[in-house]
Amino acid sequence: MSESKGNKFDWEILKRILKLAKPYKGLFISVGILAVVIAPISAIRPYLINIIVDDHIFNNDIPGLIRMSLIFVAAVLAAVILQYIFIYSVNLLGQQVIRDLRVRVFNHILSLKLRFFDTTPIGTITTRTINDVEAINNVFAQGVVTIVADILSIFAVLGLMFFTSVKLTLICLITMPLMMLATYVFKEKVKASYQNVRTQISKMNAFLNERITGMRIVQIFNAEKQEREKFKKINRDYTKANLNAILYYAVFYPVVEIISALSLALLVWWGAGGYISGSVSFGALVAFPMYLDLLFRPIRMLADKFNTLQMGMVAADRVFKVLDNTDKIENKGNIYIEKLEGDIKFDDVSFSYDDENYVLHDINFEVKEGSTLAIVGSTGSGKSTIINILNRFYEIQKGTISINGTDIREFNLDSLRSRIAIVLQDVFLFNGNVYENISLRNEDISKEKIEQAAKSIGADAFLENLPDGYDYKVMERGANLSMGQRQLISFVRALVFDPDILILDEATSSIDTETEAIIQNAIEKLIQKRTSIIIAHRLSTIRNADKILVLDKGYIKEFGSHDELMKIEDGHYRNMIEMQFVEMH
Ligand SMILES: Nc1ncnc2c1ncn2[C@@H]1O[C@H](COP(=O)(O)OP(=O)(O)OP(=O)(O)O)[C@@H](O)[C@H]1O
Repeated sequence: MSESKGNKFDWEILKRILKLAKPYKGLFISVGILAVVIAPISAIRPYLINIIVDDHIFNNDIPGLIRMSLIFVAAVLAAVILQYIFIYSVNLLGQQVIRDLRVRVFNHILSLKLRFFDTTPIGTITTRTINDVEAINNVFAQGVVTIVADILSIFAVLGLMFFTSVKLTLICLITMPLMMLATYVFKEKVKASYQNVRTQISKMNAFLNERITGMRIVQIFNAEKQEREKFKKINRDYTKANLNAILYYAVFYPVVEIISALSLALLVWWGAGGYISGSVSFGALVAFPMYLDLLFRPIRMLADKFNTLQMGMVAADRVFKVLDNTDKIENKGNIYIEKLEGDIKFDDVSFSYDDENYVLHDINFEVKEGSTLAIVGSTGSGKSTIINILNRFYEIQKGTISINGTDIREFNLDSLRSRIAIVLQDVFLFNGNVYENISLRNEDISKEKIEQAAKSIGADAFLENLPDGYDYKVMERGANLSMGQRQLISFVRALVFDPDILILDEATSSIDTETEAIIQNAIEKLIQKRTSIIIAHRLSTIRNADKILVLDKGYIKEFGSHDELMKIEDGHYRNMIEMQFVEMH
């Protein structure tokens, strides 16, 4: 895709933006027609004044004066009404286009591989979907159509000026090169300073985003003072960037005033002479300052509008890059399943997150249907990675993972994922009540079903004890719930979907013994009669598992039942258990 950087005007991007308006072709054409119609209507006022003065006031023609005045009022009214319709329609067009675009971007983001999210900061993704898309609105609202409208109106005014008096028009145009030069310089300067403003805004956003998310750490380590200083500096830079941009406006507008005044002075000087010598009518002399204003105003605005257009195009370029990112998980499988039965098998599976550094090597193991596998291993050994690839969050580079003899790539992705539930250690809860957090707003899941599921794992009493029971409003990330409550909610969430395979990343954080017992009991209920894979930390969970997979640096070290593995002299598992759980023998 082409770049829209520097001063180059990128027609390809503009074409692509305009294509977004295709579903609103009718509106787009109407707006274009309006722009063409408004130009002469706005330009006609000085012309009418010219006629009123020369033909009616000078000739004492009162009926004619009234008639022309009415036409004048009608022209003003028509211009005002058409302007209103134009501004509204052009914004309606822009808003509709970006409404569709936001949905498209969000849908696209939903389908991208998790790798995209590993490598793109949250702030950037939010900016793409909200701010950048909003900037594209300006391409329509202040960009293309209004620029065309302004240019048309400049031509309409110039046409009438030449028609009225060629000499006076040429006088007015003497300052034009100066005006154009000032406008060009201003446009370039403002563009650079706005780019700087945007950079500073995104710096400030990123800083705030990170500090608010990590507020706990900031406060735990008493880092407030340093953070305050850093923020002050970022804030100072931001203010400086803004003032810099304003400075150009502060210089530009007086410069334009001077050029306009110069034009006016030339006009009066030359026009008065012309009037005395009889080559210029008095009406023209009255009308020309008005023409001058109508001519200079759009020129003055063009610089700003052109910048807005270019900024919209830069934003569009970024949004299009997200849309052009086709790094999606392939969903070519066409096996749709009601139930995922059979054994899970890993055959010579090797995997790397970045296609270079392998984090799993030649993994072979099998989980029998209905049995429980516990995965153990030191931190970074690849335990979470195994569950990430079973659900096809990431694609494996070598080997095959199969369920009941079928390669998981042959299943339809949604169908596969709907039969596997994953309960992560770090439970993510959304803003909403407990019911909504469990059903994830899936309307097929009734409140009764949720309550039943909670009961079946013994979480009901715990959840009913919340201030509003299941209607309790959970805050973002579950901030107003305890660890234990969050975990229980995530268990119920997994259970209501009645998965065939359950994957559980057992939490390591210690909770009070009473909650611990409830959770332990809930886990036992969850994995009953289900094929389960648990990244296990509790000794009881590990011992109760049918098989244990011991991982180390991405390699399988041992595989077997607790008793089998304990028999291995100086075995990896045995050492680990003896070191971690001294109390066990
Ligand atoms: N999204 C990712 N992108 C790149 N590398 C990753 C990603 N997630 C994990 N890794 C790397 O893969 C390796 C295995 O990580 P994994 O999370 O599977 O370990 P783990 O055994 O689950 O560790 P822990 O017990 O600490 O959760 C680590 O070296 C880690 O740095």
